[in-house]
Amino acid sequence: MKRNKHKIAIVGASGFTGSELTRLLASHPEVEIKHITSESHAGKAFSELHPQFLNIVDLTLEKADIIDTADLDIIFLALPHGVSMEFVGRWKDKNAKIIDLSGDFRLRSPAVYEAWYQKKHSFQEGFSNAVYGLPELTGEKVKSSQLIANPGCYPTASILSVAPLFANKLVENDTLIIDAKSGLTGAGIKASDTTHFSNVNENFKPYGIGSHRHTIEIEEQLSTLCEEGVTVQFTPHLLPVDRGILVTSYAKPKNEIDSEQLRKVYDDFYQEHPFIRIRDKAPSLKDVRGSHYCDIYPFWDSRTKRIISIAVIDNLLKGAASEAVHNMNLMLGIDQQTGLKQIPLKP
Ligand SMILES: NC(=O)C1=CN([C@@H]2O[C@H](COP(=O)(O)OP(=O)(O)OC[C@H]3O[C@@H](n4cnc5c(N)ncnc54)[C@H](OP(=O)(O)O)[C@@H]3O)[C@@H](O)[C@H]2O)C=CC1
Ligand SMILES: CC(=O)N[C@@H](CCC(=O)OP(=O)(O)O)C(=O)O
Repeated sequence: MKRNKHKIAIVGASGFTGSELTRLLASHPEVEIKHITSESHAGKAFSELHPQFLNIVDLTLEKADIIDTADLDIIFLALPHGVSMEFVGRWKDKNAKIIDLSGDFRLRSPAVYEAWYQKKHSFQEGFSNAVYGLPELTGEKVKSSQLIANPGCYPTASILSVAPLFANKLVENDTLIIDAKSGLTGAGIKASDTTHFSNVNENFKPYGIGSHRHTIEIEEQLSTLCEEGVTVQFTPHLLPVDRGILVTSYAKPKNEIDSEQLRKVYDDFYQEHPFIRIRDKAPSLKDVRGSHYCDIYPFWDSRTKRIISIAVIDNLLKGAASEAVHNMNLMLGIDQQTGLKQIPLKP
């Protein structure tokens, strides 16, 4: 007997993560895309806006507030922070589960959100049932959740790079430094001075020094893991590439460790997690580009007595769209790898 597919909508499908979601979900065997939305391109065929989808996804883009949510199982919100919260509030009594790709429900409380995002939160009740959806750490909670706060791209790579160390309470909690680099698609589809070709091409720069909102997201998740307060020095940089994030994390262990012990800590922690690959050498962006993998290389520097951990992800996939699909698979109770077996695209 033919099984009914789960019905989904992608709100914000014209943007970078929304179109990656559409690409993944169009060939996902268990779902059917019922609605895709855009405010500024409503009425156009999706394939007119993104010609790579011609004859594959020709659905018409609709305005978000007119879509019929009654028969939907899952709604993905690929919207800017500050906008997502409005839709979560509006659809709170609907049957559909929501996976929000923005930062609106990732933090512990509205007060923390307002301090770091410098923005009032208009749907504060949402915090009580939102689950931070990083499957390798919170997968069990994700399964029964109604509202997923999909992690930020930098936090995904950063947290995964050191989670085994914090979960095993191996490092001093105030010694973590994360040096992170992202490709330009992390900044969204709208052009700006920062993303202007001549400001990015053959250039490289840090930003958000000491104040980037992902700092608190990383601190909160690592604090939960080790059950103590964690502070992190987090510095993001803009790389002149389309996609990819590479983070280099440094921390001082409480007790001396050796390379073999360190490797075993990572292998054991990620043993059951097929999308984490522990590497013998430093990974590069193209080792994971176009895929849901996160590659991690842990290194013990016996001279400086520091642990260095290098992690790479595709910001639009493991850092956003494929992470959202992974969360959806867990929420639907289907094999977590469904629709996520893309092999990295290299060169
Ligand atoms: N890019 C990345 O690597 C990552 C992004 N994220 C987060 O995911 C979310 C989406 O990011 P991204 O795809 O890069 O963003 P984009 O800027 O590329 O796309 C934003 C989308 O939101 C829609 N939109 C904007 N304002 C409104 C509104 N008021 N009402 C309804 N729709 C609106 C836009 O539609 P329209 O066609 O009308 O302009 C567009 O489809 C953001 O919260 C971002 O922080 C998370 C992890 C990684
Ligand atoms: C390169 C770049 O600009 N990256 C974005 C982060 C993208 C992301 O994950 O943002 P959210 O947490 O808001 O979802 C930034 O630094 O603001």
